Amino acid sequence: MPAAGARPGEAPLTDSSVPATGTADRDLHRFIAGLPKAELHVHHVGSASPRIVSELAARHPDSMVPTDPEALADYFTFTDFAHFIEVYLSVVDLIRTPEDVRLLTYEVARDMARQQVRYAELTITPFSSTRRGIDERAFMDAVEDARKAAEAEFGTVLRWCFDIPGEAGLEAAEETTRLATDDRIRPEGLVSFGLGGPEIGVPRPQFKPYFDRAVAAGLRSVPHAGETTGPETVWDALTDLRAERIGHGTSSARDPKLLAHLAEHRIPLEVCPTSNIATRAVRTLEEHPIKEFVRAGVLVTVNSDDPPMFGTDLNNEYAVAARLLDLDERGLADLARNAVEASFLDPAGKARISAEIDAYTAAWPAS
Ligand SMILES: Nc1ncnc2c1ncn2[C@@H]1O[C@H](CCC(=O)c2cccc(C(=O)O)c2)[C@@H](O)[C@H]1O
Ligand SMILES: [Zn+2]
Repeated sequence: MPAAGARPGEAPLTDSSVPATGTADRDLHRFIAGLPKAELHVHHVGSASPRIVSELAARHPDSMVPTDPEALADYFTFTDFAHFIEVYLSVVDLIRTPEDVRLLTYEVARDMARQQVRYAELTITPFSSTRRGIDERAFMDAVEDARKAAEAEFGTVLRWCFDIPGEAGLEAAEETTRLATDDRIRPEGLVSFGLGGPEIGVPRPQFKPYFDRAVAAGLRSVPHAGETTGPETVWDALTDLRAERIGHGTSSARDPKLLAHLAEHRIPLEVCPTSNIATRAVRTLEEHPIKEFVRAGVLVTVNSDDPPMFGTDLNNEYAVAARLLDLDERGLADLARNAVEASFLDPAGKARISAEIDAYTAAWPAS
């Protein structure tokens, strides 16, 4: 039976690998569901729920994406990372008009608000839309319009990370950098600059000039690194791309010097446990290195990446982290505070969400 809050065809809101039968488990899940949270690593298109995907697929019937939410579960089962990107791009192909962009963004915010996500840095790949013919100004207006509506109506504050789809090459890097740094085009909500897609065969150092320009324009650097390649990619992200946080960073666990560096310089990792299993970057949750990161003193944040594609959501990722790190309510509240600390919110915004977390935790168990 779907957990409370899940709609037909949508991912359950509980960690299906943990039998939530005991009172303690149920209480922990209830605590997570109400905990005010921030999310730092979640993709725009990758957040399209089955309901949104089927609505878009019905609008564009020539697409190969199933319209039936039930069939999507099979469609979203991946053999490896390359297969994941292939399926991801078929969903990207459904976003064809500014109205599609606005619908997606607004509905993603609604799903976040349901999980008590107060703040999210959403990774958007504008190149994918502009190269498909969506007018760049209409694209920016659509995301900004959705951002303002989401804040006013749901109370969820959204900020953007524009990422380069690495596999699409330097043309994509140039276009993404232009859109992110041109004052006449860049949207008000933009705070950071990223790099996604496959890492194998896509060396990070080639993107240095683009990250230099983005940083010079005041954007924060948050590339994916060490998701599907070794710790040397994380070092490249730190030295060449001036990374202030690392997307995934999973393979950092293989390099004790790197772990010590991340801990000493307070460079947070955006850990996405279920994603790593779904893309086969890590074999099993039990083998996930999140515990080693914490043991090494690294600032760990927990995130959902592409939640409906991976049959998860942020609440579920907190439940997974609670199991892997043996966390109680206090530990989970600390995890939520980590995300606030590692975010690019201003000090007042950080203080506001931290105070909410404190108040919620102090009042627990709610009557
Ligand atoms: N776990 C992940 N790890 C890494 N990235 C992830 C993850 N999840 C989602 N992404 C997204 O996938 C995009 C990749 C898209 C891409 O490579 C591409 C290549 C060629 C053409 C086009 C196009 O649009 O025409 C796009 C990335 O930019 C990133 O935002
Ligand atoms: Zn990602």
